[in-house]
Amino acid sequence: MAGKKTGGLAEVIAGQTAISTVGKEGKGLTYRGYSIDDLAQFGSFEETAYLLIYGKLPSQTELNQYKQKLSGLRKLPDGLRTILEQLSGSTHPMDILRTGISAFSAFEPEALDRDQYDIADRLLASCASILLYWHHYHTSGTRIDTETDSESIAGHFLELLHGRKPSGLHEKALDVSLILYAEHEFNASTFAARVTASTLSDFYSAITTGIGTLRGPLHGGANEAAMELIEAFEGPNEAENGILQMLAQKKLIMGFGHRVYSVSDPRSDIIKKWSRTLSEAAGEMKLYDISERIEQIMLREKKLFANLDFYSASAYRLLGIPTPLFTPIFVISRTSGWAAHIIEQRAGNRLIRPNADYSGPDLKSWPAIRSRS
Ligand SMILES: CC(=O)SCCNC(=O)CCNC(=O)[C@H](O)C(C)(C)COP(=O)(O)OP(=O)(O)OC[C@H]1O[C@@H](n2cnc3c(N)ncnc32)[C@H](O)[C@@H]1OP(=O)(O)O
Ligand SMILES: O=C([O-])CC(=O)C(=O)O
Repeated sequence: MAGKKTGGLAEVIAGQTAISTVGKEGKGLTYRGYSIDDLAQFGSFEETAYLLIYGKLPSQTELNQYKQKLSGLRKLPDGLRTILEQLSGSTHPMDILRTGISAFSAFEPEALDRDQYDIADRLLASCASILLYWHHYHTSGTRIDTETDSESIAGHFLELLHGRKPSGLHEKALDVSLILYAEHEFNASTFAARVTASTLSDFYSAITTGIGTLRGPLHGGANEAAMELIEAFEGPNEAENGILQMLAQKKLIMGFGHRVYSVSDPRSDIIKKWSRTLSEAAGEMKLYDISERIEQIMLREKKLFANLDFYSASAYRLLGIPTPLFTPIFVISRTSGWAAHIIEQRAGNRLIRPNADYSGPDLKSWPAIRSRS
C-alpha cells in the first residue's frame, strides 16, 4: 500500500469504546465481540441493531418484540409528510434524510417519556419511510402509505421502493449490507456524532451531525461515487485503460483504501460474494466483471484493496436501487452504530475538545483601516 501520511488524527487514540473493534492487526471486525462474518451469516440487521443499541444479542422473544416494535414505527407524522412534499424533487436524498430527521425533533422531541432508545428505534424504523415517501411523491405524485407488513427493515425499504414484496434473495442481500454498514468504531461520522453528544446536545442533533459527515465521498458518499465510476465503463478492458489513466493523473479511485485497515476490509469479501450472487441470479455479470477488473488493477498498481463501498455499489444496482439512494441506505444502517455511540458517550461523558497546534503569525499591532492595503 502507498505510504501513510501524518495528520487527520491518524493513529491517534481519541477515546475508549466497547462497541466494536476495527482493524486489529490490520484486519478483523467485531461488534460487541461477535465477528462480522458470523453476524452476516447467521444474524439479521434487527438482531445487529439490538446488539449495538441494547448491548446484547436478543433472545427469540426479545427479537420478535423488537421487530414488532420497529414495524409499528413506520408511519410518519403528518407535518413531516408536508415538509417532505415541499422539498424539491431535485434535492439529494441525503439532504432529505438530514432534514427529515432534523424535523422529527420538532414533532417528537427527546423528553423524559421519549428517551434515547425510543428515538434510536423510531429513526431506524422510519428512515426508509422518509426517503421513499419523498421519492414517490416527487417522481410520480403519489402519497404512499409507508406502513408495510414486511418484517425486516431491508424488506420494508425494498417494498416501499419497488411497490412490491422483494424476493427472499434480494431482501437477504440488503439485510446483509445493512449489517455490514452498521458500525465501525471511531469513523469520521461516528466521531462527529460523539463530539455533538459530548456537549450534552440532543439525540437528533448528534444523528444529523453524523449524516452531514457521512455524506462526503471520502466516507459514505464513496458508494455513489464508485457506482458512477464503474458504470462509466463499457467493459473490463475499457475499465483497465480508464483506471490506469486516472492513476497516472493521480486521481482517487472511489471505493479503495482505508484509514485503519492495511491488508483488506473484511466486509468487502462478504459484499463481493453477494454482488456475485445477485449478478448470477440476474444473469447480468457486466458490472461485477468491471468491478473485479478494477479491483485487480488497484491491487497490482497501488496495493490498495476494495473497501465496503466498492462492491456495495454493484450489489445495490442489482437490487434496482437508484444511485442517489446508496448513501442514504448507509445512514439507515449506521443509525444503529451512531445511536450506540451516542448512548455510550453520554454514559461516561466528558466534553470532546482537543488542542490545536497553532501555526499562525506572531502577535501583530492593530492597523488603522485607512492604512490597510
Ligand atoms: C465505508 C467507508 O467510509 S470506507 C472509505 C470510503 N472512501 C473511499 O473509498 C474514498 C477513496 N479512498 C480514500 O480517499 C482514502 O483511501 C481514505 C480517505 C479512505 C483513507 O485516507 P487516508 O488514510 O488519509 O489515506 P491517504 O490519503 O493518506 O492515502 C495514502 C496514499 O494512498 C493513496 N490513495 C489512498 N486511497 C486511494 C484511492 N482510493 N485511489 C488512489 N489513491 C489512493 C493516496 O493518494 C496517498 O498517496 P500519496 O502518499 O502518494 O499522496
Ligand atoms: O472507519 C472508517 O474510517 C470508514 C468506514 O469504513 C466506515 O465508517 O464504515
